[in-house]
Amino acid sequence: MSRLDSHLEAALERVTRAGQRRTLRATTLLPGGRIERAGRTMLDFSSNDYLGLARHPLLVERSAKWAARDGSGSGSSRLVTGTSAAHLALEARIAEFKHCEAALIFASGWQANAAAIPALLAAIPGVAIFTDRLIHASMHAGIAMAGVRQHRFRHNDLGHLETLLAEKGADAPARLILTESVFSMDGDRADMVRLADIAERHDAALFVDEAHATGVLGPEGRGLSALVPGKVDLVMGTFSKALGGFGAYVAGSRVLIDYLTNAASGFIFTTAPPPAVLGAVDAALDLLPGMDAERVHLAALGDRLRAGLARLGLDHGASSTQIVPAVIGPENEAMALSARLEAAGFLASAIRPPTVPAGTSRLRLALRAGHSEADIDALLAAIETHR
Ligand SMILES: Cc1ncc(COP(=O)(O)O)c(C=O)c1O
Repeated sequence: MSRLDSHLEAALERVTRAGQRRTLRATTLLPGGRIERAGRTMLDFSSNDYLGLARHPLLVERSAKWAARDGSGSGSSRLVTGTSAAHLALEARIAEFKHCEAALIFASGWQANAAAIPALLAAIPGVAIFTDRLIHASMHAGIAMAGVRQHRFRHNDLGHLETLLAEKGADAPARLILTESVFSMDGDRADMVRLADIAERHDAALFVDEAHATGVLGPEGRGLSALVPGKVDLVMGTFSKALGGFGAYVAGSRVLIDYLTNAASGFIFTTAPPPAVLGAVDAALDLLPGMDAERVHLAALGDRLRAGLARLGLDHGASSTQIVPAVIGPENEAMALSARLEAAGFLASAIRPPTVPAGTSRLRLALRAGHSEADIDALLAAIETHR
């Protein structure tokens, strides 16, 4: 027993008493919108492999090929010896994909936000920051590291953002707005055109997390920032969701990327992503432009699921993407429904506080291109039976 254990057991006991104790369960992603857990194949409505790329032969093959060619590890951090020609080539590809001057690869989306945000804030003393109430935990981590107070606007309420910019931002030396283009737990979108206009009128910089839009939305899957070319100052996105791999990017101006290379702790003091990871991303970038059929299919599945949930009298909020919440309300009811669905062969994870606001516990239903219309109908029938 370690000297820490008695403290940790007490802390865990508090988590257990709050009904929030979690455990890890071995699960394998399968093609065709399926997943395997405890020897059972189930329909998967919980993972973020939206385009089915995590099991795509081209990604698996290139990942293996680059590992065989360049090794399993990168040897060091990027600024020491860890930068390979493949890193630089991939960053150039990502910059082109996002129509930005430059891009930088990070080890994960969490790390990109937690590293880029405090670096940015350190460069602009006194900057006033404005955040959507529902931004991801990794952005909060970055802001907390910087110790900067945030002005939070009501979710997707851009009128409220404008009011706050006028009230709290006018006298600041600079303003920065942070939001997501697709919200991870609600599947709704930020109005990028209006956001860009507000940023311009208030002389505010714009930071947009495209974790759930990259690959799925916008022309050729370039994300929703592609709808306002040149208007987003920093675009962040992940390779871990629709791109079927691992890691993340930040894209923007050449100066931004040079600055982050020199100032972002979570970039500087960590080992460079290894060849296998880079190979998978490279293959995904080859495939994305040709995946309009999958994107259209996902959109149609989303419409079908939302219409079905509405028929069942379940609120799906403002979802308009491949992420569809079925809001249940009380935490225990959402948990119990999720468990009954799992027993019936449907993996539909319940999301509860603190991840979502109290009283809005939900099934977060994530669609995959491998799902068929019949899969959606089967899920809806199961929800109707088991709720
Ligand atoms: C909006 C958002 N940003 C960032 C992340 C973190 O990305 P990653 O899973 O690559 O660390 C996530 C994933 O959970 C997310 O939903």
